Amino acid sequence: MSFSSEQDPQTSFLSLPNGCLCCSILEPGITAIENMVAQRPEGEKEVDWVVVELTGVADPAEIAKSFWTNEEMGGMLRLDGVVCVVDTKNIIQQLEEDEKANSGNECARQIAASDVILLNKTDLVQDESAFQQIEQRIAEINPISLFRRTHRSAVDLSNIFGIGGYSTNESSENGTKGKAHIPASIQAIAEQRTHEATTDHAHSHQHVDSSKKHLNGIGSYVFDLPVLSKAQLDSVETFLQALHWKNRIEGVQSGKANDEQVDERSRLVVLRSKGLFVDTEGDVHVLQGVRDIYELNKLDVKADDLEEEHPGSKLVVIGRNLGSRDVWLKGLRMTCGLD
Ligand SMILES: Nc1nc2c(ncn2[C@@H]2O[C@H](COP(=O)(O)OP(=O)(O)OP(=O)(O)O)[C@@H](O)[C@H]2O)c(=O)[nH]1
Repeated sequence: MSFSSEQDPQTSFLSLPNGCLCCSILEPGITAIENMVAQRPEGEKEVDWVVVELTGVADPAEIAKSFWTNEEMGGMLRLDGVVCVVDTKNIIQQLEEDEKANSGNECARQIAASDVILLNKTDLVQDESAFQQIEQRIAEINPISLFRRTHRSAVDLSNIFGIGGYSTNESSENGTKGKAHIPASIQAIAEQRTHEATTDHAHSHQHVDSSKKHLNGIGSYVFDLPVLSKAQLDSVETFLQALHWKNRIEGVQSGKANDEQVDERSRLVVLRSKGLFVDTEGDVHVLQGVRDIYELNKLDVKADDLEEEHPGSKLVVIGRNLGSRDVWLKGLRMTCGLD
């Protein structure tokens, strides 16, 4: 059944038998979406979730940022996360074509901004090794999103709702094993394997030299940091401020990222950041960042509550023109006094 909004007759709603209410809007801005919720037909129930389907060329990071900012200003909607449906069979070719065309890299940007990635059309990729190759390529762009393989996008709704992709303050909730409830998206940061450790006290890990891929395109780095003193944690915050607010790598003069002469297209851009920092008191601080905004908050849980056995600190950065990993390592070491 379809309805027109009383306030705005241009806005029409379609009520589906499964309880969903659909509405098409031209600009998926936060105000338009809040208006849409407010204008829903009389008698419609409270709204549990709003799902916004963006066009194929939209930049979800920008839109996620506007939602997140609005939430901080007391908006009525809370940003849960970004879900990306990938045509698994064609994704590698699409990424390569985008790179060759030197286009806006929409495909990579959408993967970069996602908290959950549905690898759809599994029926068209039968070979497990092909799957793994595709997953690895996607993980090079975004190592922290949760992957789900799907056929016709069928997925348990708990995998796409309540994912806490932007959560930094999940309160503890004792489960049966006495462990606190930590959203999967935060746990995923703890479980990240680095490509290379920032300290000599390293971990066994898969070494992926992705520095070449990062020179021009969109890519990511995962950094392992040790348990941090309060002073080092403050320094990490200084590093994060420079990174998000000025697109600079603190602690180093050199490197493409810090070169003011570099043209706009080649400059460092942070698309998404996540982190988990454990301090010497056993407290856990979670970082969520998108573009030029970030939030760093202490969780209500202690490091021992994380499923990972020896949780150190982790920083994950996804962006464009990240440049050399060595420059990042040097900057982090200098800023945090890790040498
Ligand atoms: N083989 C196969 N085909 C699928 C699967 N899921 C979707 N399709 C087909 O893929 C085509 C595109 O599906 P859509 O759901 O319209 O994809 P979309 O990207 O949302 O399309 P637009 O919104 O129009 O951009 C349709 O012909 C679907 O039937 C799948 O798991 N396997």
